[in-house]
Amino acid sequence: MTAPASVPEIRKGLAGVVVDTTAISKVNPETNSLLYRGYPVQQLAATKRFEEVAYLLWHGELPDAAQLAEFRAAERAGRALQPNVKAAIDLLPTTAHPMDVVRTAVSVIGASDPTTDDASREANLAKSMSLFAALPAIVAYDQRRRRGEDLVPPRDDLDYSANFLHMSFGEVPEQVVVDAFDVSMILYAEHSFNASTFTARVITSTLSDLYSAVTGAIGALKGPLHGGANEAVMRIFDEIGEAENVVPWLDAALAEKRKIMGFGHRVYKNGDSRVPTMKASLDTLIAYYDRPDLAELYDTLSGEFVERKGIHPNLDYPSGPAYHLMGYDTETFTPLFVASRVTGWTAHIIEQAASNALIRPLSHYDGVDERSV
Ligand SMILES: CC(=O)SCCNC(=O)CCNC(=O)[C@H](O)C(C)(C)COP(=O)(O)OP(=O)(O)OC[C@H]1O[C@@H](n2cnc3c(N)ncnc32)[C@H](O)[C@@H]1OP(=O)(O)O
Ligand SMILES: O=C([O-])CC(=O)C(=O)O
Repeated sequence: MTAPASVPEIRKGLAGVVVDTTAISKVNPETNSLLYRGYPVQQLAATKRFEEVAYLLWHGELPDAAQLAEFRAAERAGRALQPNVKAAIDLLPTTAHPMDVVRTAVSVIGASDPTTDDASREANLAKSMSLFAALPAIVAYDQRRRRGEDLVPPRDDLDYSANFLHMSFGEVPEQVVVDAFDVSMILYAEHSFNASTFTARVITSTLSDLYSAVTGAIGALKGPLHGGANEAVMRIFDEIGEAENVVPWLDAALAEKRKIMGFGHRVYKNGDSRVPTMKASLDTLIAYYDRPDLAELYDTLSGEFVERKGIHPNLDYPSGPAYHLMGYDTETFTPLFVASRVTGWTAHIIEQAASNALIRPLSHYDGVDERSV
């Protein structure tokens, strides 16, 4: 008789496992802080625009005036929806989830780029810019075609967020809405080794290309335990209807052991560092659109859930209703997250490529013992 093999320590879901270093962002659950390249994200959201944050994530420093002007010009030059990408989107049924459409569009861009397999830093920065610039058109056009509306061409006189809203709705909303949108883009941009970023790093570690890594990351973000939660929050709000239904709805949901989307986090256990900033933007939108009923539903659900379970809201909880108020369809929320997070993903792809080791963990076999056929 052979002695049973000892079982090594297994960290399901890699919980608590440190797999590499990164200089891009620091998530600190003890101090409830999030730094992008050393800067607190709250300060960036209060004083910078999303283009400056994208530059910071890729280059490590904030841009000076000339660098920002050059960066903005490059972004504007890549805004138009390319005919082959539009044609590919038009082939997809409107029953497809918008995340599937965005994933396919990125894949088409990759397949059409003659430099796809050039993994130099310069080539990867150029590809990152082309995705950053193209994603607003992809996300906006897909929502419009579902509504039976035509493509809206970009406007060169507008910054990133104002142009994104213009391409989505055919008009530029009041500055208060543009600002809330820009804050959401900054807050969603980067969060260390989350599941989608780790996916991008795994794909990069095989020496695959940037577009493949981003395509895989989009697939990982789609799930409701990750980015898909902003959409799921709005579906929960629709299910509950109004604040007075929260208690019976929550009683039933908890009895059924349902996960309440928009709450909980693998790293933060005492609240997500980004929530107060996004909640402040949501509050300005609630005042602007005169929707105190939504504020009441938001506060009642979070108050009840935190009191009963001690589990706090994550960024998807305030951003879901914020995108709803801006006029986005619920299924478009996670593609908006993609348009922002592409900056963090590509920063990690470039970092991984510069200091690569194939990512290949081990597993402990617990299947049938060796036997003869
Ligand atoms: C931008 C982002 O991606 S932020 C995350 C967005 N995702 C969501 O909002 C989905 C809802 N939340 C969750 O599913 C989880 O909190 C996760 C996946 C985000 C983090 O999960 P983990 O760190 O793996 O914690 P885990 O899921 O093991 O939860 C620990 C306990 O809290 C419970 N719990 C955690 N979150 C929730 C929730 N939202 N609703 C109900 N119970 C929850 C779990 O059921 C578990 O209870 P148990 O110990 O009795 O089994
Ligand atoms: O860090 C995580 O696990 C999820 C998250 O909040 C993010 O990706 O923004």
